[in-house]
Amino acid sequence: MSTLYLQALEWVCGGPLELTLRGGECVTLSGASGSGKTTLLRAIADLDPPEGGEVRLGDMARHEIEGPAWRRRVAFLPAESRWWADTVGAHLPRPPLENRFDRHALAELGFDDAILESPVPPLSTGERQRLALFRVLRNRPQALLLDEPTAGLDPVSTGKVERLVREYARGTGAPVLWVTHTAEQAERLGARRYQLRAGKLHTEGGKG
Ligand SMILES: Nc1ncnc2c1ncn2[C@@H]1O[C@H](COP(=O)(O)OP(=O)(O)OP(=O)(O)O)[C@@H](O)[C@H]1O
Repeated sequence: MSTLYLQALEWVCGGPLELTLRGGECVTLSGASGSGKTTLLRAIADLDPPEGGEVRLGDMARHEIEGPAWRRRVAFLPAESRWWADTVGAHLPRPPLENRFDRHALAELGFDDAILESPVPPLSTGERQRLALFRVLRNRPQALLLDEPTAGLDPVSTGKVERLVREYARGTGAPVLWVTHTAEQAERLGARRYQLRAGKLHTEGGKG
């Protein structure tokens, strides 16, 4: 169980921000297009270094370890996933599905084992999106930064993604920062809600 701390964090779109995400909790982030949600997640993941302040995971500060090692712990799922190898399975770092959670996660996301042999190009956007989440969860990150992970998914697939992420967060104690545009989704996730406006976080209704 790890707590994620944003401390006086400044990034290209604003700040300084203070936010604490407790282990296992889900916090949603909304805001107008261009308000800085993606760039904030990228700053937390150290993909674009913050302009000031600090991010900590438990007692570890972001600057204390190399970027790739930080991102194995604090995983960023972009709105558009990247695929570079021929098949789905070729993107997975260890033998596919040796682990019970992995099998469960794949099934929860609506796939069977055969998907691992599938070439990537014919996959739909929604299939790639769900498989990108599977790839991220297989690395067992200690915190999750999800950039509109259900944008464009149908309600059934959206429900599957929400259930799996909630289960992962509760099971592992990973905090989740989830960019969404819908209050209903935040409600279903039982999340604390924030809106990003003019580079600052504003509490929204619900569990605020
Ligand atoms: N490296 C950068 N340097 C300066 N400005 C940037 C950089 N990267 C993105 N921006 C700008 O920051 C603004 C916010 O971008 P960001 O992608 O974070 O918005 P967003 O809130 O995620 O929007 P959307 O909801 O449309 O995805 C945009 O105007 C973008 O052009």
